[in-house]
Amino acid sequence: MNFHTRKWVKPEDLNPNGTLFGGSLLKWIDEEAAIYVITQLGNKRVVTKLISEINFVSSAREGDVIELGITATEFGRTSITLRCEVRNKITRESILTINRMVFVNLSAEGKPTPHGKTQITYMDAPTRFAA
Ligand SMILES: CC(=O)SCCNC(=O)CCNC(=O)[C@H](O)C(C)(C)COP(=O)(O)OP(=O)(O)OC[C@H]1O[C@@H](n2cnc3c(N)ncnc32)[C@H](O)[C@@H]1OP(=O)(O)O
Repeated sequence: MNFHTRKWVKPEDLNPNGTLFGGSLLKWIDEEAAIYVITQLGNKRVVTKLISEINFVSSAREGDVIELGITATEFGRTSITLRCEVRNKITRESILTINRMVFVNLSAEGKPTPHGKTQITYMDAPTRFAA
């Protein structure tokens, strides 16, 4: 799994107990996962269909640097399934895991449409996007 995106936990990201608010973290993950899917499928019209059990393993605190890791685990006909882990960049302590995030590839009309991909594309070459 590649950990590309890093976030610096700031005061506005905290819950009233002074630790990273789960909702802020989930927003970052959903966006990061959507961007991952957009680049894998070469289509900007993708939606989150399902997020499986979310395991908040440990807390992050103000000033922590965290990193988000995402990898594709399954390519369906119109869907793609990802696995996600968030960890502390410095200590490598796990902060969150999600076993399954399912995204669906949509047509210009907003209907599920085959994406034709069967394996992870490594981003050496520029992605060709659907019109
Ligand atoms: C990034 C964002 O913020 S997106 C915003 C939040 N997300 C949304 O608004 C999406 C709202 N949901 C929808 O519009 C619809 O449910 C759609 C278009 C995603 C899917 O509609 P459906 O009628 O379920 O489509 P359909 O039955 O053809 O299934 C499409 C794919 O999703 C998969 N799927 C459907 N339901 C589920 C489910 N509960 N769990 C896992 N996969 C599912 C199907 O297996 C299929 O994948 P495949 O073609 O690879 O086999």
